[in-house]
Amino acid sequence: MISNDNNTIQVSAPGKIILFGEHAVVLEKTAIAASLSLRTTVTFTPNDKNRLLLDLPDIPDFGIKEWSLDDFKKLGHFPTDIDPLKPIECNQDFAKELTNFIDIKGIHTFLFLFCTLTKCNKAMDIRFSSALPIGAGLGSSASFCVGICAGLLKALDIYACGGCEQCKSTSEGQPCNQQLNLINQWSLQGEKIMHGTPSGIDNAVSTFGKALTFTRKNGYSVIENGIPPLRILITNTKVSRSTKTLVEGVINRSKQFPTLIDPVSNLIDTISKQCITVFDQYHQDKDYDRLQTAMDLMFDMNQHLLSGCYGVGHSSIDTIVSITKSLGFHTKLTGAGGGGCVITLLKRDTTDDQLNQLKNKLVESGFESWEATVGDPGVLVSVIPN
Ligand SMILES: Nc1ncnc2c1ncn2[C@@H]1O[C@H](COP(=O)(O)OP(=O)(O)O)[C@@H](O)[C@H]1O
Ligand SMILES: C[C@@](O)(CCOP(=O)(O)O)CC(=O)O
Ligand SMILES: [Mg+2]
Repeated sequence: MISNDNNTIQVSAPGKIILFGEHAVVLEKTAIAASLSLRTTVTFTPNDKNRLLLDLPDIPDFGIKEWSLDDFKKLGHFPTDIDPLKPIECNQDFAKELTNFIDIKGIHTFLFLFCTLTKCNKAMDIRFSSALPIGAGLGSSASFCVGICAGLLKALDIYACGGCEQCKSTSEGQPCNQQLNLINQWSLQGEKIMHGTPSGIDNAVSTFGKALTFTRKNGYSVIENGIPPLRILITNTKVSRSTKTLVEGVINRSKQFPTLIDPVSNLIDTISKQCITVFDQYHQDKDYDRLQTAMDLMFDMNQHLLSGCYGVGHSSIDTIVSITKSLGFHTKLTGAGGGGCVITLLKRDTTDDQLNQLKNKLVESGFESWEATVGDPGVLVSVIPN
């Protein structure tokens, strides 16, 4: 089998929007997500210096850092006995050692995955570049984790399938389903360091792409006919926030007030399931007006439940909801909320002038927006000839 020992590997993984069910999905309910055309790209280039070079241009003040691989191997809880084909959570003692090593949350995630999958036996220059806004609800953390896992497994020729033609290909393409499942499960372990208690929807949609329904119990299910041709505008509030903190807040509220919050979560679950029904109806009758009416209502309902009941709204989100509503559009937050990004349902016949009027009103309030393309392929892997 051709080894990738001396090859440069390139990976790209998409971000996502959650149409319905964010946070509720952490509480075992149904959510619907779709991949975005905005992606994180990672290159893995072998070096002969026994060093790890990490280039993170999207993280302010990080730039490029280098370490000797021996620096990691001498950590007391360095993972030597983990089978890369059997994903497991980061050992808490190792996580603490990584925190002491460098106190940047995302770097712990990277170093956990790098040390666990490579055992620090492969010196590499690893460079990231993302088209996604970081920390804005579009799944940048998941695309970060999926990119790391897919690239390292390929660079080390670790294949859940044993190395099928599809996975050994050098041209850009998706790994086989067995390998995608391995990438997805390792990425979830990375997300656990990021978020604490991720549902797994973000890494699933970044791995498999397209559009999917998700529950923690049953995992993902690709929406076979895909999402109807909805037009979605993404607006970034540019308000930074912590997904981990927001997720913890909803979990604590649901534990403290179960009789109040459980019905809310059940209603969001109903909204997600009704969305699938509405999609199926559209694929049958192509009645776009009925689709639009139902989606507009569900957007409003989910937004108000997230903001008023889960407490993950923000004044900047309320401002965008109000601006878009004044022009006849419906908006909800996507991802963890508390700032970050929101999604607005355009009409099928929204003209360029109407769209520009909407965008200008948002710009006047300090927000940038762009029309999303959803349903992109999941993680893509290729070998760059040296
Ligand atoms: N391209 C990247 N380079 C470095 N770190 C990244 C990148 N993308 C995401 N991250 C990590 O993920 C964190 C954001 O994750 P999160 O709070 O879940 O927001 P999001 O909604 O974007 O997933 C960042 O603080 C950083 O640690
Ligand atoms: C809030 C949540 O449902 C989605 C988090 O999305 P993001 O990390 O803000 O892009 C958490 C989860 O499902 O893990
Ligand atoms: Mg995230």
